[in-house]
Amino acid sequence: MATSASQTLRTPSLKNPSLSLSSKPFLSSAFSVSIRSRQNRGSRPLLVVVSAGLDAKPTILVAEKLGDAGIELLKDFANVDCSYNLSPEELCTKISLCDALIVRSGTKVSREVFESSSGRLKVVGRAGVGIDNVDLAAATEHGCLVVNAPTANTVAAAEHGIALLAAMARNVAQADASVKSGKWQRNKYVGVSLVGKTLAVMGFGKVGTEVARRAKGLGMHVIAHDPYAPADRARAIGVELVSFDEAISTADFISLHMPLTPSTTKILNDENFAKMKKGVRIVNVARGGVIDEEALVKALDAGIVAQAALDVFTVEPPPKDSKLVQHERVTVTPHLGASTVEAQEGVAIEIAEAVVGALKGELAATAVNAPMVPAEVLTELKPYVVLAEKLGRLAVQLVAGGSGVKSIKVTYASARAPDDLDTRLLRAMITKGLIEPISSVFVNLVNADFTAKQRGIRITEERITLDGSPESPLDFIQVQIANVESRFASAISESGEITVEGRVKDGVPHLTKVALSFAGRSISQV
Ligand SMILES: NC(=O)c1ccc[n+]([C@@H]2O[C@H](COP(=O)([O-])OP(=O)(O)OC[C@H]3O[C@@H](n4cnc5c(N)ncnc54)[C@H](O)[C@@H]3O)[C@@H](O)[C@H]2O)c1
Ligand SMILES: O=C(O)[C@H](O)COP(=O)(O)O
Repeated sequence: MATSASQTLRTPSLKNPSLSLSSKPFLSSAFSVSIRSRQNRGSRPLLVVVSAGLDAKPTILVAEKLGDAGIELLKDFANVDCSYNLSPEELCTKISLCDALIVRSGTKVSREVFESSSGRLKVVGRAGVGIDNVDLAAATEHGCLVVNAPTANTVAAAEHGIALLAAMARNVAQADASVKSGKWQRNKYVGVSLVGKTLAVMGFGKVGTEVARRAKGLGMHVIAHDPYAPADRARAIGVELVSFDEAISTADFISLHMPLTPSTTKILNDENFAKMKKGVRIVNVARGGVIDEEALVKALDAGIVAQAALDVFTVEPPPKDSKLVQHERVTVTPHLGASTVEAQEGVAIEIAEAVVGALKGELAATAVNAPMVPAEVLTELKPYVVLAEKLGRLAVQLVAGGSGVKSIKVTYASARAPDDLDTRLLRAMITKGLIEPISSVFVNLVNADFTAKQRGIRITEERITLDGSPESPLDFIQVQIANVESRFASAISESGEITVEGRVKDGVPHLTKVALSFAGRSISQV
């Protein structure tokens, strides 16, 4: 083992970036930004910029209503076709004449859309956060960049959550319908007060934080559950981070703000409704899929849940005869969380800038995928890319709630000279593994550093240069999370360090070390 060098990751400059908008099929759905082959290594940057290659003005199809400011920005750069309410067939016909497409959540951008574009479609812009209506795998395979607008509707979603909370507590929707039908039922619609009640915010991210802040202003006692949120951010606004069970069992009101991921799907189910206080009230402006809707109907009928207010549904629009929608004690809105004039204007500008930038060949900080990695680079790095993501995922799964993940150290041991091995793809994959399981963000080579920085995660990288043959790019990769509590050290109150390490043998990634070290003592080591 020879030298060791350490450096702190800084977000790379996004000026004059080098994003290749290749129309070739992707080898990996995870990352798809072109990387120069090793022969070209000397001429940085590693990300290759190839302009969109558009000879004439590009054409952008806006398939759902977008704020005027965004349309004006688009028109400065491209021909803009605003065609709303297209049938799937009409969309497929039009798309072959378009370089970019902008949608909200109401348009399904299916595999057929990408296939029909015959390689002309280079960017899909989702004017909002969720991209569940875009077939990302198909986009990636067709070399189409997908960008979204993750921040401009945060406040709107939080305000809608608060609107539903208050409307539910005071039966506003039911009473309105009653008066309009000619009745005057003052005793029937006696509500409950918010002041002094406990609100559990489930998911303390962008929207959850804003809801908590507003609920405090209404005099509520606010607790939150988010295994990955930093405790100091919660403390700063007077919110206590608690366990899932404590949150749902002590709350008078529960407001959902976590992303829909495999681990949050139907997280409110029969088992968890049974743990709640009788008479609890639930608000959901996140995603319909986080609630088992059948279980919610049962909990409403059993009186466990007194009321629910829902903006989102597992299937949208929900069936007309949905028992949940028709339930007397349920207030519903048609996915209006982002629908304010201000948010739509902000989203329109955010998405227009991202789409125009991408068409110009600039790196998009809100990209959710990116074009292909050349075969020769990917072939060599492929098992390490898989290893890197798995190490990130494992490390974050070992973290207990409370203190949050802030400081990551990545060590690469290699016999290659530091200049001979660009670790950005690996670092991005570790970041992807760390962040994706705990958020609604899609992390890729383009946005990994940006996303880590935005979440207050500091990543330092260290290179250990080994003696020996530089044939293989790496000997091992080690990921260390400092100052965290581990799920497996519940008897220990101090925070400590979690270390995971892996190697690639015969092209297959292997986990070679898991170590938990607290207050200088090693708690467990594999
Ligand atoms: N109704 C609407 O119109 C509307 C508008 C905007 C956002 N949304 C939805 O709201 C949700 C939150 O959006 P955001 O922008 O705040 O996202 P975000 O990524 O900023 O926050 C999500 C938070 O959830 C946390 N989390 C992850 N897994 C969790 C778990 N198992 N338990 C508790 N917390 C967990 C993450 O740590 C993160 O802090 C998303 O589902 C988004 O799609 C809906
Ligand atoms: O994901 C989002 O941003 C929200 O759910 C809002 O979606 P919309 O802009 O399609 O209403």
